[in-house]
Amino acid sequence: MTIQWFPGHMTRARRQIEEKLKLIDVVIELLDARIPLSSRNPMIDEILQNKPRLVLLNKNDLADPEVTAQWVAYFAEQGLQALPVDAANGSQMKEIMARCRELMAAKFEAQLRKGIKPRAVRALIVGIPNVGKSTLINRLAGRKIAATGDKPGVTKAQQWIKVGKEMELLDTPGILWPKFEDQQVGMRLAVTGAIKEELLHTDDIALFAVRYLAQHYREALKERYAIEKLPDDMTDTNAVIEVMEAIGRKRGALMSGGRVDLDKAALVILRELRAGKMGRVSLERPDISLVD
Ligand SMILES: Nc1nc2c(ncn2[C@@H]2O[C@H](COP(=O)(O)OP(=O)(O)OP(=O)(O)O)[C@@H](O)[C@H]2O)c(=O)[nH]1
Repeated sequence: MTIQWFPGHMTRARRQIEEKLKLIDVVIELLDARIPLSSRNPMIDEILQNKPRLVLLNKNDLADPEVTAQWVAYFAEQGLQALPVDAANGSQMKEIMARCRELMAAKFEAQLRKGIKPRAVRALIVGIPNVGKSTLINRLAGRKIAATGDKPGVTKAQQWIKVGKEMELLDTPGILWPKFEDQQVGMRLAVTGAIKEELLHTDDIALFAVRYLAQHYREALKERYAIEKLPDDMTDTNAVIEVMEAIGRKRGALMSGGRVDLDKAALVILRELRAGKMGRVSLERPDISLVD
């Protein structure tokens, strides 16, 4: 699934999107609602220039609704409309179409005044790998167009897909690189599964996740693993490891001598978190994301 991004790839990805921008009216920027900044391309404003843009906070079914509301406000402050969606479930497709149309309303009205009948809004979806681009394209199209899952960057001739009467979508999304320049961002991307675990150590990723959960979703963590008391100070790595060991014991992640297999425990924790078993969890908050 994961593309190894090198400067050449980034330049090519950027050029491909810039070429597509010439064909379209509106960009749909797809972000992961659990980590809107970490799942964002660092050069996005520069790449998209001033194209009208709708931000979709995808996988909202897995994100904390309160935090997502804060993110919507955060983007609004920057003059961007952000809509929380669940592309896999597909219930908000009409809303997405309406928002794209709205972004073009002024232009279309001006055209109407000149007697030009507005045509369908042409849109392009962009986002980092695994954020749900293909899923969204298929949902908007109402049929299977793009291959979803672990095949990024498969190039083929692009085509317009009709989305209702008033919208057309490019069938190949723009794939952008994430922001992996700092370790916290890398960890968040790894926790959500946006980058491959092997790029970092699984136990480090789980350690990061458990520490975050203990800080922000304490009760959910205790309840999920029937932990009676969590250490107060989770900045101490040993304390986090003890919690991971307790979880490992609960889930039978043991080595032959009966000791906890931390790697296995780490995988269990990540799998359950990604599947939403810990409830709806956001791993980044607008108020603290830049310092935490
Ligand atoms: N829970 C949840 N999962 C989603 C949602 N949207 C997509 N997914 C899942 O996320 C994974 C990646 O989705 P894709 O549509 O393949 O993502 P992509 O951005 O096209 O990925 P690349 O092809 O790697 O660029 C799949 O397992 C989807 O089922 C959503 O709204 N909620």
